[in-house]
Amino acid sequence: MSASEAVTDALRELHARFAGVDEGRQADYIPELTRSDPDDFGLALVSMDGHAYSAGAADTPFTLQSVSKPFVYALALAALGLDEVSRWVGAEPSGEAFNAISLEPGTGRPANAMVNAGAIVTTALVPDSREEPAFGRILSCLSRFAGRKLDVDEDVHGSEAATGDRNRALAYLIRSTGSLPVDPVQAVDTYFRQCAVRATAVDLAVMAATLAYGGVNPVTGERVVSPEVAAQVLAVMATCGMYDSSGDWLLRVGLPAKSGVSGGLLAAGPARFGLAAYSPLLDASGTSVRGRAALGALSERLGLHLMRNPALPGSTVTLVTTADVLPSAPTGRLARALHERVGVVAAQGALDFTAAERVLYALDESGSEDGGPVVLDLREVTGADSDALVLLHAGLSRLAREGRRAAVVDPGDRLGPPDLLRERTGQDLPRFGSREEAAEQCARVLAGPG
Ligand SMILES: NC(=O)CC[C@H](N)C(=O)O
Repeated sequence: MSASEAVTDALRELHARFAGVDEGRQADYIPELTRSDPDDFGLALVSMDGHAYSAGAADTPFTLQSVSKPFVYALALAALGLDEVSRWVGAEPSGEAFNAISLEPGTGRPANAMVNAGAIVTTALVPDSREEPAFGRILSCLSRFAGRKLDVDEDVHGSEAATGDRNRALAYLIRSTGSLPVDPVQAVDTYFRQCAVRATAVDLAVMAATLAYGGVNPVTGERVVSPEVAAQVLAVMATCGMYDSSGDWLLRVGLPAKSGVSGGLLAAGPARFGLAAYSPLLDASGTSVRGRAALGALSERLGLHLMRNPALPGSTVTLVTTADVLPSAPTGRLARALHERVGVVAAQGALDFTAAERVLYALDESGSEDGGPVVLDLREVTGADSDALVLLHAGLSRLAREGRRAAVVDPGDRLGPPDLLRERTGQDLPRFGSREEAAEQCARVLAGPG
């Protein structure tokens, strides 16, 4: 027993709540998929620290099917870049079923990489050579996302290959418009193989967590794709990942997600969690019924809806205090100057652009009305990203130009090394080790000699 078992308990609770739902049906157009157990139901959650939690049949293998699509899209984006990939496949929600003929009028370009038409094209874009065949690249990419070596369910692959005329027809249609750069039969076969790659709900949660963590697998620590590619994939999952129910899903659940007809479903809470479910009974749009219900409830419970107040106040706090909180306030003229005219702004946590804006606003608000000196205390700051630094430097440089004295308490060099700071702010900002020392020095300047 341990404290974090409480997370597992939360998953178990959701599992118990939805295990009895028996609506929906297994996909049978790929005959082999009907061999899955309709009662199987697994849930998994992986944090950005790589902690994994699960309930139910979370270690039962099933084939990825369409859950493979965003990850192969990531591979194509990493190899060719967004502009080149976008020449061949769009990024507009089709509003149609996964197997519809969703092609742009005129160009024949598939609407997006999440529907079959677009996924076949995406797969065809993966570089293919004798030394490194496309499918080898795909399998190794999927494995890196999952953090372990995945394999192919040959029976499911054979079953889809034997019955997949609709996808082959789609591929021929796309090639007839000039939007498929390779042989349709070969492209579709590689696509069927990627759909037949086997994984578990825990694997899916790790894969989702890797996208949520900016392309780094939080379990293995390996960078699988760049932060740009991870963001591009999540964006297309958010608008197109659930086919003709993408809008409703984004409205209610509020997360980028991808479903597959074998019953797998994953969702990514950016910078928070990867979530996954497995349950083979599907609704009309090909989404696991229990999976949809459980991930929806989980998103609500964890407050993951993307549009819901994403920048929570308190993750980084800045505050304006007056110098009278200082323990060792000196007396006389110095004390008065210190109490009345020196402002102190303290920031905590990790600073991004949003937090930096609050710091600058607090600097403006701090101190006396005639713009007395201000002390910026960064001792509790754990880091500042480059956008935050550029803004902070620019803000401090403006203060200096307006003739307002500022001093920083920055023993950890959160504002960058002194040289960089001088270059960016055009001045030598006085730096101190403690807030008291900084405030007292500022007060001395105000109080004048004597
Ligand atoms: N939605 C899905 O999971 C579809 C994948 C399946 N292999 C197909 O192409 O029909």
